[in-house]
Amino acid sequence: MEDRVSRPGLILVFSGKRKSGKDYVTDLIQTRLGSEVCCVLRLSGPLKQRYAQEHGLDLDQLLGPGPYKEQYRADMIRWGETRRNQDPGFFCRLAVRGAWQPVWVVSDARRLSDLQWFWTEFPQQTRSVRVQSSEETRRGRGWSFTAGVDDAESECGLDSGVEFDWIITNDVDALSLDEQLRPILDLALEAAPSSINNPANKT
Ligand SMILES: Nc1ncnc2c1ncn2[C@@H]1O[C@H](COP(=O)(O)OP(=O)(O)O)[C@@H](O)[C@H]1O
Ligand SMILES: C[C@@](O)(CCOP(=O)(O)OP(=O)(O)O)CC(=O)O
Repeated sequence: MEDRVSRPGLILVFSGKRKSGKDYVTDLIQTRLGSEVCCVLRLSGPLKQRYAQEHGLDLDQLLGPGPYKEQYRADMIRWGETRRNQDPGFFCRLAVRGAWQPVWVVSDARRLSDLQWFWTEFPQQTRSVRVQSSEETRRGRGWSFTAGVDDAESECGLDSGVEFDWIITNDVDALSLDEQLRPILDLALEAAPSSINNPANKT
């Protein structure tokens, strides 16, 4: 991936608890917009890459949804926090490196410092989105409360103090995701140059 950082037209910074559906919702946005218009950036990507390198771990498994990453989650959180305390933008800068699409979707902001980095670097373009699901729904997706993880800043850092631009409710009985995402998708299409946001150009 090249190092060039382009200026996107819109950055959607997502946050939400474990198993609220951040990956599901952000993948859906990318499917709707197409990969020419939209990329999904994960702050945890470069974090896991560095952590795996330093600890001799299997990166693919750390990136996957299985139990492997859960074994290391609490230690990765502590390790990442040390890095962020030295340099709050460390993982944000790495995550956006090489992104060239007009719409960036950041799937996993966890702390105010993550959001603040985007607000400072891209004040015009940044919007915040919260994905929320009930504990019952999250349990159905495999979540169970883990001390040291679910009560740490990694999960709770954005629970209060932020007025999100949008809140998406991702429960079975909620309004359909497509309906909830409509204003976000409309804004994203406005931010993309018309040559690539014409649905006729998409396969
Ligand atoms: N609206 C939905 N419909 C069906 N499955 C969903 C929905 N939202 C999330 N899931 C599933 O729940 C699990 C957890 O979602 P995920 O997006 O990985 O959560 P997070 O990234 O917030 O931890 C995944 O298996 C995902 O496919
Ligand atoms: C150390 C972490 O980056 C691990 C994040 O891993 P994922 O982003 O895979 O987590 P979920 O989608 O919530 O299951 C958390 C952090 O504090 O940065």
